[in-house]
Amino acid sequence: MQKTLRDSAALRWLVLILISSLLFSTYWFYDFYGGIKGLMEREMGISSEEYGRIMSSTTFANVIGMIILGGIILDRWGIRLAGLVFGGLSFLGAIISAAAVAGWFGDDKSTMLIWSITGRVLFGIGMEVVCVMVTRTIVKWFMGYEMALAMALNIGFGRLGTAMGMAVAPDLAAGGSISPAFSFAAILIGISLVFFIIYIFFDLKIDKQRSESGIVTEGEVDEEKFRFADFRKLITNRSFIYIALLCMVFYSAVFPLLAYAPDLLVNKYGFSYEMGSQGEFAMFGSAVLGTAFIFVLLLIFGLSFSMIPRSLKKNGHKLLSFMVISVLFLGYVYILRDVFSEWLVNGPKTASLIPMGTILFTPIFGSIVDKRGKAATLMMIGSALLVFAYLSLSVFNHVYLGYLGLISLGIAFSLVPAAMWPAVARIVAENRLGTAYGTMFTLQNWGLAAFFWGIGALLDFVNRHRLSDIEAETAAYDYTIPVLMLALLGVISAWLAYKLKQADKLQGYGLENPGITQ
Ligand SMILES: N[C@@H](Cc1c[nH]cn1)C(=O)NCC(=O)O
Repeated sequence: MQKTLRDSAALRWLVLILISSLLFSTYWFYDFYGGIKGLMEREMGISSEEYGRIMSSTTFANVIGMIILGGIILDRWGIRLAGLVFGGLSFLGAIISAAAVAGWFGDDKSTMLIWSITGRVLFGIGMEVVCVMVTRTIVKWFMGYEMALAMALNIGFGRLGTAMGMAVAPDLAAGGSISPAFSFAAILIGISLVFFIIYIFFDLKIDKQRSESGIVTEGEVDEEKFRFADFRKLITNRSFIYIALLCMVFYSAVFPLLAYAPDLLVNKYGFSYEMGSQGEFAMFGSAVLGTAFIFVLLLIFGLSFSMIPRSLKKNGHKLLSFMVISVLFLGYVYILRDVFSEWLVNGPKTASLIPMGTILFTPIFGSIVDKRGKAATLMMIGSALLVFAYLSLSVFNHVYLGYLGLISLGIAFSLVPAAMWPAVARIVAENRLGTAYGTMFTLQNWGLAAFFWGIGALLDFVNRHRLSDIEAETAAYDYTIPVLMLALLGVISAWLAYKLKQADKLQGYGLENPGITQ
């Protein structure tokens, strides 16, 4: 068979970087608000409920089926046109939001609020369809190659965007205005659209090669098109119902919390929005140097280990590797203790470590699911960890329990997606995956709409007697009840994961068996 562009590994990975940049920038825009919630409230004069309304508005068009409609349009128009239109829509939404907070439409509170919401609604439609489009593009280039790894790395780009957005936004707004943080995030989407335009040339070329060699092109793959009969079949499948509900409830407990986590740390534990005296640039430099140093040490360790004769390393090598990596990690923490000590009292920077950690742990858990199975059980464990995380962050008041809660949240946020997304591929036939993901993202947006807004509204309600003191910065928000409400979502998630396990036993998809992504 004639070779095409996708047969070159270098080109495949280049394509992944080009299209994943859209995920990086859109996740950045989706989540950077969390890092400047307090600043937004002060500058725009909005309440927590109004902040929640802005965040929730990202989902407004999606709750009434925009993602499914976007998926149908993607089927009809193909990756190139749909990518440009929906990527362009997310860019337009981001520009409108940036213009709104810069006061272009007017600097009174209600004008800023209305235009911020309008921007987020448009951004939200574009972003979710872009996610479906990027997944479809990965399948096009990586099917039969490193598809699971490519998907994990792709999500990793998104999480990096979330982490950096949350961590860097307060620095961008450090001059006393939130506007630069918005403009920067919008420009990032513009840059990633340029990368997407570069990708279009590869897409045109591969389609030409495929049609010349008799392979059907994307627009001709009729079985991949959305059909209502498939949709009906999907929503009457018990295992799919449980996993889709789990997706809605689990993500409702996680994504909205990210939008409030920095503020929670600032209000509950007295963390700060500003960096300490050491200077951010110096700290960033030492973090980068320290990371490079640890990579060099790992490389030296790897090289010297490969020189040890086989017979010697046969038995003890796992233990030895574990010990060496642990020592290196502790050394890293020791070297960077100043950086950590400054970061771990800064709300946005500490909260950003949650998505940052998932970049490493999601692929690790993914490969455990591949090798050992137990996907439904791992989803139950991940959901139970959520309950622990939110109890630690609500009813207890010790900062170390708070850190432990954040770590548990990070593990849950890695464990459940790593087990959930490949499990969908087990339950649903490959050519119906687009419909399945579109349906799950729509349900997910229902939950997000309720909880992005609900946390803010509840926060204002339970703190209603001291809102003026909070505004005057003489009192702090009490987050106990809103976070406890999320712990309840963790309990429901664990129950849904258990029901999924039972349904799978009946229907025989083998979610508990290894090789789930094959
Ligand atoms: N709906 C998508 C994209 C997204 C990210 N934040 C809000 N929506 C999704 O949930 N992707 C899976 C993931 O784990 O990021």
